[in-house]
Amino acid sequence: MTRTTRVIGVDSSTQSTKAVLVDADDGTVLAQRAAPHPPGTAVDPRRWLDACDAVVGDWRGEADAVAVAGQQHGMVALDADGLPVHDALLWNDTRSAAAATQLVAEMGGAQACADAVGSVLVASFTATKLRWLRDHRPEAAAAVTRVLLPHDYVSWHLAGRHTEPFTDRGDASGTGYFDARTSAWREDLAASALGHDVALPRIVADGAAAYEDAFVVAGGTGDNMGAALGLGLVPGDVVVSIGTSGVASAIAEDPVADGTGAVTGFADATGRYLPMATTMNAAGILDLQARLLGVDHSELARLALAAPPGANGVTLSPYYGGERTPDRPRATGLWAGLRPTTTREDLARAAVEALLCSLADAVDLLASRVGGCDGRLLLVGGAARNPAVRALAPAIFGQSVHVPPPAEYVALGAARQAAWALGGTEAPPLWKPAGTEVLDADPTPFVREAYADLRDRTGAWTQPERTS
Ligand SMILES: Nc1ncnc2c1ncn2[C@@H]1O[C@H](COP(=O)(O)OP(=O)(O)O)[C@@H](O)[C@H]1O
Ligand SMILES: O=C(CO)[C@@H](O)[C@H](O)COP(=O)(O)O
Repeated sequence: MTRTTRVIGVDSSTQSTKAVLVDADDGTVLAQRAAPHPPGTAVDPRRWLDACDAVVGDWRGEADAVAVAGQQHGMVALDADGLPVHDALLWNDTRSAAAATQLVAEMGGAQACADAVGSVLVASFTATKLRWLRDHRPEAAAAVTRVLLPHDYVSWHLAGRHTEPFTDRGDASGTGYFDARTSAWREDLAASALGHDVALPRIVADGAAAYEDAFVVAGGTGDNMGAALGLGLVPGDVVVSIGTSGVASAIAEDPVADGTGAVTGFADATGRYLPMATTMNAAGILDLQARLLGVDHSELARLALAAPPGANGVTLSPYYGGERTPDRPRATGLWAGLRPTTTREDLARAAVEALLCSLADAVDLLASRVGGCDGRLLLVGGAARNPAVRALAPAIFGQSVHVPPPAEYVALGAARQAAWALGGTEAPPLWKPAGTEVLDADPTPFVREAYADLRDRTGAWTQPERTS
């Protein structure tokens, strides 16, 4: 008996690699696996290959194609032998904040930068990490012959390195040296960031195979572009993802070049655009809160739901690891409103409210720059599993929230791209999008007002002086 056609989708994200084995005909997930990544914001990228091998393993013999969606922006700098010259610096590593300011100035200012590469550079962008390497690790910088993104590096490994490294328009649009409107590298900008010419991966057309023997390797994409494919996102929808990063994103037909830097004008994996507002502190806010209170996530939720809206006046500015929305790369977390009567319940509540308020800010920024964000608001990502997050989300966003069943949507989107490359069709296969549970609650605008008050009062204090 012949087996059904199967594809593998890999999500190589910040904290772990997750993979799904999927029926290519209808998108049914047949099996799912995960392997952790090392912690930290600078990581030996070879550990991602180990994690990928651990999850893909024997599935390779059972499937016909694979695609990888990876955490965006990370710098994988390789020497002439294809070995890393330095740990990969991840999207949430803020050491290159001064380099970002420098590069934006060299490009003629914020609007000129957004016009050239779709976004105003902040420390997350690959170009700024190359500049940091040039200035702080000159010997390593001199040895770099090629720079890849995390998904490119893992995909190249899955192709056995039998082909030139490759990437796609979606992930390339987060480097700071790619013009998504023309789908062309700006090699000049990469060279100017690093201090010398550097090889960049070839761009694989959306839905095309990047390498093919008995097994097809698709071009892959960034994790947020993968989520859009996995969710079957349509124009009008806004997705809020609560993983290591917090992301509000939407499909757009036209490019966005926001000179304020609030919204990044990325490309998607289907020839369109995926403008996005991103926070650096998301699920980690709750991870830290659970650790500080000595509880697990379900007890954290129980505590949070036992306190009233507004947490009896306790507010948190949750920019623990520096922040990008708002742009405060050296910020730390700040608590306000603590009283002798403050309880563990209040602290848990304030953490969940701060997480959701930071994401509501991101949604507002996105909607103010991208027209037509009037469809569903979808909630996904690891921390969307938390009962308190789900209960409070509609109250803080002030609208209905659509929650698809917990699933690895980034990996599923990668699998959909793999099936697309395998089928050779013009558009991705039409897999039935997941149904959603619709959550409603009475709005609590005063919670956002208290959050905004703390955010705005502390901006000048936490904002570092910038050197240009
Ligand atoms: N029930 C839960 N409540 C709160 N946080 C959760 C829960 N389940 C998972 N998480 C958090 O979600 C995060 C992982 O989410 P994920 O979307 O896989 O992240 P990433 O893709 O960035 O690696 C971790 O920080 C984890 O602790
Ligand atoms: O930097 C961004 C988007 O610009 C992040 O969204 C990264 O792509 C990491 O994603 P997760 O690991 O949090 O999914």
